[in-house]
Amino acid sequence: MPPKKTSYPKQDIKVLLLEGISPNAVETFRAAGYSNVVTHAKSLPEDELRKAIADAHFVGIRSRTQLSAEVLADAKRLMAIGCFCIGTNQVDLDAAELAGVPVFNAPYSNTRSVAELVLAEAIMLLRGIPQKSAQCHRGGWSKSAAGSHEARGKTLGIVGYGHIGTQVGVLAEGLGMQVVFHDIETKLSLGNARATRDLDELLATSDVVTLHVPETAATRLMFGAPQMAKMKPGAHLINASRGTVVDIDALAAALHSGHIGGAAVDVFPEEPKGNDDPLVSPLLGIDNVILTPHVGGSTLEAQDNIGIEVAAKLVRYSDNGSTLSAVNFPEVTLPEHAGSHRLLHIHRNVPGVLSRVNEIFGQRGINIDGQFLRTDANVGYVVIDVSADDAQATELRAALAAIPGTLRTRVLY
Ligand SMILES: NC(=O)C1=CN([C@@H]2O[C@H](COP(=O)(O)OP(=O)(O)OC[C@H]3O[C@@H](n4cnc5c(N)ncnc54)[C@H](O)[C@@H]3O)[C@@H](O)[C@H]2O)C=CC1
Ligand SMILES: O=C(O)CCC(=O)C(=O)O
Repeated sequence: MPPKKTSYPKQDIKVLLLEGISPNAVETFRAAGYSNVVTHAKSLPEDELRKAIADAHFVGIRSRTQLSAEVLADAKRLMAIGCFCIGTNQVDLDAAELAGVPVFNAPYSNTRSVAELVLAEAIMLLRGIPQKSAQCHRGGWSKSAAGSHEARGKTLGIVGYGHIGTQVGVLAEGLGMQVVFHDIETKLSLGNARATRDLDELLATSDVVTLHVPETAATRLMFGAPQMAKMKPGAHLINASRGTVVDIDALAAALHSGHIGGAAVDVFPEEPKGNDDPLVSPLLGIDNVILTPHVGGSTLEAQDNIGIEVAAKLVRYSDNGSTLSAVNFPEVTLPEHAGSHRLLHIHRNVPGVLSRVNEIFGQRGINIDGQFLRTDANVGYVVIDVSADDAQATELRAALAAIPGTLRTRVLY
């Protein structure tokens, strides 16, 4: 099939992919006709990011690149953002929405990878392997069963029972662990997992506590000295969620005091920008801590799938206008359009805009073949299919762009 005609030549649409996003993403763009794909293995320092994003139509990032309102203000041509990961906290989602820019992510593709790592870490911590390994590295030998336990029969407490938390629970039950969980939402228990009355009950009963909440205002520093004090003496803590969720100084203190028996930490309040930068953390050098460089979701399987998943969402938005599964934007699922032109109009959600949109077609006697509208508190997204010729479509777009409150317009084909 010949590539679909878009209003803007596909080869001129610049796709900027940062942070070593899988080559599968590049393949997906190229297969869809988007040949202008620029890749970087790392995140860019802010000044370079601002330059690189200035003429980009699509940008793909992972967890390191901060797309703040200020950075987005420089990205005048940006049509959509792809987070090639789950977390979207690194993007100012409201600023993106008010610039008419939907943000897409990959909500599932790396969840199994995180769950497997967490289960492995729970076993390692219960056996005291991190400190035994550290001693061996120093030429020591402490062959002893003291403080070393089977996972079977122990209690795993999961805070945040979502896509990752539930999989951790299922895997842990396979090992014979008891699973309890705490979530702010009512959740269906999988297997024999049991919701605790509250976080305190989970902390008081768990041998290993693992955190799987998103970064939000409510989860920021939700795990501090008071929560650690409520954990069973010698219990272990795993954090593969976000570095801001745990008070890292309080964790270091609880490890030094011995109240927490061991920890596995994959995410940090301040993470190095790239592989050449050093990790700075109060946890460095503590033997009973497993430190990993934010690799919970970094398996080839996960990254390959994420590359395809997010690139396909960006291509679909570019080709067809669909915003299904966007995290910050009214979601519109659109049929393929066989007629002549599809016009997109993104506007502030204020009264009267839709009637102004429709007036434009009525005044010109142009029949609307199909219209799709979704709004949220900030923004309205209306897609209009019309049988018009190229000149009419160009004129219609200009008329739509002149409506007060318009954030962005496009003609697809
Ligand atoms: N280390 C890594 O490489 C990775 C880290 N992540 C992090 O893991 C997080 C969780 O991922 P998913 O399980 O896929 O997300 P999810 O959205 O499926 O689940 C999160 C759960 O946390 C619950 N929750 C939210 N606030 C809470 C609170 N204050 N107390 C208790 N529960 C709360 C939610 O109701 C939801 O059930 C992501 O947001 C991301 O930040 C995700 C993938 C890879
Ligand atoms: O792999 C990454 O870059 C980030 C993984 C992560 O934290 C996420 O998916 O939210």
